[in-house]
Amino acid sequence: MTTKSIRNFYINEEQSIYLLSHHDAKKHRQWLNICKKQLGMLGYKDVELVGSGAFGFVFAGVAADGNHWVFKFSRITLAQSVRDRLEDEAFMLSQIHNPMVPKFYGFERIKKQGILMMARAKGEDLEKISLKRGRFKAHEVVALGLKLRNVLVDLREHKNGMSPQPIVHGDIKPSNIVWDSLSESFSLVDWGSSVYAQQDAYGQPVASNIMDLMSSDISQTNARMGDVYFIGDEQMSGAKSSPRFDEQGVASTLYALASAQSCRFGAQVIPASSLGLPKEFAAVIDGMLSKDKLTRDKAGDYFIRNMPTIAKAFLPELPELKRKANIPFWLSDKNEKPDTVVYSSRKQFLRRADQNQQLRDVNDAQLDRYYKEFLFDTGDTEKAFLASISRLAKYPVVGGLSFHWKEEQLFVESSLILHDDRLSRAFTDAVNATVMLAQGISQKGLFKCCLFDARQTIQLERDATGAFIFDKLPSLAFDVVDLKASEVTRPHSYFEDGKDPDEQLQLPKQIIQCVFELNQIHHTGCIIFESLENRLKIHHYYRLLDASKELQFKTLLDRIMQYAMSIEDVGVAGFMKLPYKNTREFSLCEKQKESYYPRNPKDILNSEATKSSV
Ligand SMILES: Nc1ncnc2c1ncn2[C@@H]1O[C@H](COP(=O)(O)OP(=O)(O)OP(=O)(O)O)[C@@H](O)[C@H]1O
Repeated sequence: MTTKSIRNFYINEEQSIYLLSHHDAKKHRQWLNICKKQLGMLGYKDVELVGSGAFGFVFAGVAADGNHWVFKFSRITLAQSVRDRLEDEAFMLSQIHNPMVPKFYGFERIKKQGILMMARAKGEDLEKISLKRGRFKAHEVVALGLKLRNVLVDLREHKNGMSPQPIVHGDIKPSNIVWDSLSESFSLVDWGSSVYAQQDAYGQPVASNIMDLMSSDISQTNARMGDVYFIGDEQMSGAKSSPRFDEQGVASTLYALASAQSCRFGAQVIPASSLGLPKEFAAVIDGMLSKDKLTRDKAGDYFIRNMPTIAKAFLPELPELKRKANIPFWLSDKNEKPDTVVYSSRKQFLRRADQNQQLRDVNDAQLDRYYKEFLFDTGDTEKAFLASISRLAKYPVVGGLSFHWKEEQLFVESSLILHDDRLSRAFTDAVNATVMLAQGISQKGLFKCCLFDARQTIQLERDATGAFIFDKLPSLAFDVVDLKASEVTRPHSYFEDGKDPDEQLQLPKQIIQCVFELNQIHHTGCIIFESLENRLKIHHYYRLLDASKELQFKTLLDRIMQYAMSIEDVGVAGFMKLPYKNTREFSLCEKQKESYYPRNPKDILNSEATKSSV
């Protein structure tokens, strides 16, 4: 590779591309195309973007000899010290020779841009698979448990010559495991948090040679932060690196896949013992996710020692009970899938859940910036609940949700439209996990979120005087579904919830008046005005439920757009309308009840066979 040929490999911060300004979106697309083109010019065929994470973008291509390569680029927007980690990642990857780890091919640094080259792991990562399939079945989780246990053993037994030199991956989670369903094998990718362990599993120092002991400051941790949604308490609190870190990543991964969540934090409310897993296996996972270190370590030892036996159990696939979503959702047959983004009242929610009162004196701008850090101080169940809302937004879905915790009850109002019926089962699991987690929150309060299609977001730039630039005023789109009058019950009002303290934007009075008039027409939807110094974004989705009012509805939406042109203030304001008839009531539930894989699966299979032969 020559310096010149890959000079332009610069990729900016990720968001939904549809929410970037026109200029930034264009630049982002250009960069992606340049990357693809340059890799093409270097002789790689079928170049495609295969993944992106917090630290980089990952492309794949086929070399002239037919081998599949992967190119990982660090994000240029990150601090240099963070970007330098790609070189450390390259070093660690080059040290590992294991069939379950992609082969290292090389590292290049072109100006500030590092590029790590390695073999492409076959298949798809387990987070993507989990989003498509929903809860993994008992035999799948157990089989994966054994494979991951074997990787942990390999990493612990790594040697430098004759000396033990255990390796910590440091970021084991579903999206870092690429699974090939044909060969039922996987690869562990993303070695960016990997280090040589300083301690063994029992806290004894590891020093592969005397030089290590002399050169490194052994009182300091060399550990790296992994994904805060999956790492265990020791790694989070900056303890010395140990193989225990990866035990925690494995337990979190198995738990997340079994429960259709994207983090480990739900385990108090939805324990592994409630997920239909074999009893012994569930107890090990719950033990490994315990808050008590001794219990965790004991369960970890048990996992390493007994997983080969546990995995020998006969776990045939059982006939599935038809899953029902705890809150309803509708399927849309529209071809175009939304690029879903969620907007929620999470700041206020976090403030309430802030048990240590550390957020009290923090203003909103800081809260945004340090959002991740603040999450550390929030209760586990609240974290899991927020993560489950983000998981919903990974589906092509639009709609809104409102959770209201009252004395002994949880009330959920919803309007959700899923745009891909193949994802119904998985989405049902995700929705049910969200409801169960909400049932586990005892604090009184309200949480609202809207899920909208970023593709429909209207963006208008301001000129130097602050006036909006456009040739023709864009209009707010809406769907029309005619519901029978008998199905229309008391409409939910936009204003019932009062003013949201996180929404600072003062809207022109006329907009409020239009929204008030809209409220008289039967519909669901949301509209969020996000006013920045140089542009205005209007996120929205609307579903008119009374076709006879189409003209009136459209006129009101057009008027909203006209009045929006007089917005001068900066901030966010929004309204959401949900159909009142869908309010569901749930009792609070601290911990879901036990449910295990049956001891005698054959009995169930036989009784099913008898039923079907009758
Ligand atoms: N060698 C590989 N073969 C196939 N796919 C890969 C490979 N490396 C990475 N990927 C894909 O790219 C995605 C992002 O890669 P990676 O996790 O290394 O990036 P990252 O920026 O460090 O992510 P994170 O934010 O999760 O730490 C992975 O989830 C996986 O889907």
